[in-house]
Amino acid sequence: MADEWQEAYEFAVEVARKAGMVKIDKEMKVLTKSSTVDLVTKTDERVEKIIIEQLPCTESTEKGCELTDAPTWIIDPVDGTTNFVHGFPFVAVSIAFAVKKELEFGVVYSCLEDKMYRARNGKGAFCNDEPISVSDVKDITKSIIISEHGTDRTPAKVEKIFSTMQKILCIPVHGLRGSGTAATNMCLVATGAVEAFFEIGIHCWDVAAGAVIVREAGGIVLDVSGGPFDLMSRRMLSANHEDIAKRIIKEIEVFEVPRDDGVKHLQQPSSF
Ligand SMILES: Nc1ncnc2c1ncn2[C@@H]1O[C@H](CO)[C@@H](O)[C@H]1OP(=O)(O)O
Ligand SMILES: [Mg+2]
Repeated sequence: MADEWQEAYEFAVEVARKAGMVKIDKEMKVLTKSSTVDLVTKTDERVEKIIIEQLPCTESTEKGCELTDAPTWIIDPVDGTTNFVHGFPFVAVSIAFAVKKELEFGVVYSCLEDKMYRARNGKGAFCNDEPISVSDVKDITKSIIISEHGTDRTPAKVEKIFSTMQKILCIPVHGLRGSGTAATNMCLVATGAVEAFFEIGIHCWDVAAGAVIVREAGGIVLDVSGGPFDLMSRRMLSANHEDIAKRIIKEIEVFEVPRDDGVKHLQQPSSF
């Protein structure tokens, strides 16, 4: 078949745009997920319902995140829920599609900026229909790096996160940033606004679409150890260039998080 998934790709763009319209919820009710700082709103649930109803599926599973060979939608209806609750203006809809466990395309709609990012394997990455590409900076001292604080407030983990950030800041780099949405952070790598984004604790739905967008924009997506990216591992480093990635990896203090697929102990290979 010539272009088997093109229609699904175009459809995902339309669904993301439609879902992004549901951004002001007058009766916004804030609920919590894993802890008091891990937020979810009625809007998350409503947008999820809109997306699932429109996509040509199938079935939605509550069983967790096992990735099979079947064509699979990987959706985050509101990425940046904490931002959304506080009115901090970065909120995205993230829709990815995988076939045989390989990501085929990704769509990230940064709704408050009205920026539609999309990419399909081998077909380039775009923002509002303009081609995008990563930065050509290879010198870390001329870079901006993104990381996030996550939702775990265990002091030992927070210490590692801040220690990593301190070491990277003092390399030195031009700046450290964070938009509060992993999907948008990856698009910032893809457009060349920053050189890299890494985080431990993200979920597969936060980064699946962004991974295709970064790769198609000429960047790389890796495990935080430098090994191959594993969508279910909850660890991700995206960068414009291997030199930047290698330098950051030297400083990352890794901590354990349970995988999205519940698999217990998978060795994280390092290639750098
Ligand atoms: N437990 C976790 N630790 C770190 N980041 C998480 C996380 N759970 C979700 N994230 C995502 O990481 C970014 C901020 O750290 C957001 O994209 C957030 O997605 P969310 O807004 O959909 O929850
Ligand atoms: Mg998310």
